[in-house]
Amino acid sequence: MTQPLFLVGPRGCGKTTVGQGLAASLGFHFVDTDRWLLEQSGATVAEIVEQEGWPGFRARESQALQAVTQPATVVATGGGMVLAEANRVFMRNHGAVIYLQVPAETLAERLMASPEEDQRPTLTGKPMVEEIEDVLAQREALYQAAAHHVIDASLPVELIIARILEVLRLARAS
Ligand SMILES: Nc1ncnc2c1ncn2[C@@H]1O[C@H](COP(=O)(O)OP(=O)(O)O)[C@@H](O)[C@H]1O
Ligand SMILES: O=C(O)C1=C[C@@H](OP(=O)(O)O)[C@@H](O)[C@H](O)C1
Ligand SMILES: [Mg+2]
Repeated sequence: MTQPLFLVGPRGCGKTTVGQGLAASLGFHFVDTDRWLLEQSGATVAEIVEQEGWPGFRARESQALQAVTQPATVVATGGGMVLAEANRVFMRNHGAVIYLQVPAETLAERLMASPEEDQRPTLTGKPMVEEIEDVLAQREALYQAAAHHVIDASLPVELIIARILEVLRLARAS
């Protein structure tokens, strides 16, 4: 199995962290679309949004998705990758899509501990907890629609990786 794996879910669900470990377990390449954009353009998400607005960033992340998609690659997407229907269709057609599902309270704890504001500028201008709730309300159905597999990602990282490997094995066997 060398089809690419796409990790989707909201800010703080663990796409970047789990993606690195998952890639190492599989001997796959790892790429994170936000980090790829930073390397390509030299600009953080906050800088891109300041210069081009969110529509500019969304266009760039859609291009990044297409550019980084290769066999034997784990792709950690940004939390808003699923907003564009074309991105959801592209991921579903090019590999397996895994939604890392985490309750809002856990996302808030993680993001409070590690806000990384350069890469996560405010989406709504609201306080963090309200923003997380609004974003989940807006996107939960989109994460579900994009995903082939939904994984409980409130667990420790090693268990999440083990669970992903298990669902991929089961999917292959069926
Ligand atoms: N399963 C987990 N358990 C505990 N902390 C986690 C877990 N996954 C990620 N984290 C932590 O949460 C923060 C956000 O993780 P990150 O991988 O950057 O999420 P995302 O890429 O989905 O925004 C980081 O500080 C990371 O160490
Ligand atoms: O949810 C979002 O709209 C975003 C999530 C971020 O990535 P992470 O989900 O890796 O934090 C980053 O792409 C950008 O700040 C927008
Ligand atoms: Mg990330």
